[in-house]
Amino acid sequence: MTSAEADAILKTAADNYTATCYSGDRKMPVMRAVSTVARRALLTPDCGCLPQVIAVRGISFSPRQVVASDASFHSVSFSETDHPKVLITGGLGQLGVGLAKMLRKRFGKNNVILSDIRKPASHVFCSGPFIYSDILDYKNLREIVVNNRITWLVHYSALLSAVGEANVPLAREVNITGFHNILDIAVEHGLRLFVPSTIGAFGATSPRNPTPDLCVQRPRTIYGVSKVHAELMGEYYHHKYGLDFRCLRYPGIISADSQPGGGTTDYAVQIFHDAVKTGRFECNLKPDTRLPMMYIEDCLRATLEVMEAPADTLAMRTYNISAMSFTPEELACEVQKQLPDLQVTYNIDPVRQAIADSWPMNFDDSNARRDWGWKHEYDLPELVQTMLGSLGSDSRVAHTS
Ligand SMILES: NC(=O)c1ccc[n+]([C@@H]2O[C@H](COP(=O)([O-])OP(=O)(O)OC[C@H]3O[C@@H](n4cnc5c(N)ncnc54)[C@H](O)[C@@H]3O)[C@@H](O)[C@H]2O)c1
Ligand SMILES: C[C@@H](O)[C@H](N)C(=O)O
Repeated sequence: MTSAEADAILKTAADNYTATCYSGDRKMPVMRAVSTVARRALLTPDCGCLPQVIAVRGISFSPRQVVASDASFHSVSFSETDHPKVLITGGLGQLGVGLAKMLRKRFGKNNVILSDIRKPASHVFCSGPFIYSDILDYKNLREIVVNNRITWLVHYSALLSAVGEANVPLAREVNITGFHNILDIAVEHGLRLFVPSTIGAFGATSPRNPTPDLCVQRPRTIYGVSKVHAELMGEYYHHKYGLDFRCLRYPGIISADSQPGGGTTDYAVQIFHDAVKTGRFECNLKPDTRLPMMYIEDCLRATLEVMEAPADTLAMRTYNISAMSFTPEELACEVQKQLPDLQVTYNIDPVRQAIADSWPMNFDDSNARRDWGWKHEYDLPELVQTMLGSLGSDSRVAHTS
């Protein structure tokens, strides 16, 4: 039997099986499809005799093989195309637009689709493909993945730490139920899945200075709990079904042209805007609260690097990444080197302060550095110079009062 004939037989069988499984609204991700074992069996005559006839439903397979064969029926495998076809969920937040810009430079404008439930600004809408996608709508997600032949999924949708505490039911829905949809879609269609985790996945009982990759994780926010859940489910699906799950624990991310979405580390972005606009900044964390932070360019580059890393270099599937660590007081001092008139006051938000007090102070990212060559480029002085440069020295006001 030729390879094409074997594929045709298996495709028909898989289509029939898929039709049965998908007759309802809900999906049965790992039940359907034909394994590569079956394909090999059709192509390889047993003891030189006729090929075995295999009843597809009766095939015994490992879900790992299901994922591989499933991918070849439903999505573009990497051998078929030069570039991945990327979908970014929650793409209109602080990080998604910057990631899309970087990935489009590398893979081509039309190979990267931004999605969100919000309305994009016109410059974002005009800069490349944008599509509405609510991660709570499984069928909509599946349609997007199938119609656009998606091969990489970057899952950015989430409610962050502070907004999550303000609306726990919604955070649970988006961060956990929504993530389950993402997981199922990724397994069904053989996608490479990137999910960011966070310093918030650790808690007060974790070692805080430094925090290694593997240690006690008992966060006390719904955000942290949902991220530990995502780390564990992604790794479990990787080991059980062969899902190509990749996860980085980001520190607090600092960016000039996108606003943070309601986290505990937001102060470190706001200080730059207020310093430039008004020369005054009121900080909602105590002056000596030390947290790991990173400039957005390092964060997005790390994301691309881990997505492109050969699978055999990834001894783990969830890595800490780190760049710098500072307190509000240290950040203010560095900004004041450029803007000496900046006035900083403190008005502590007890919710954010309690969260920050339970998070890592320094992050140990030695595994990422060893396994796939992670290296940050921005420390505190470069961060401050770059942020103030981006926000425009011309727009700085003289602050004398
Ligand atoms: N920004 C950081 O400092 C930081 C640090 C660590 C980890 N992360 C993680 O990186 C990811 C992106 O972070 P961000 O800062 O861009 O977040 P953000 O809060 O700025 O953006 C999240 C986006 O998710 C969207 N969203 C909410 N509900 C949705 C739904 N039902 N369907 C689809 N989209 C929905 C929102 O509209 C929003 O645009 C998140 O998973 C976050 O946990 C961010
Ligand atoms: C640290 C990160 O996950 C996010 N910026 C937050 O503060 O919630």
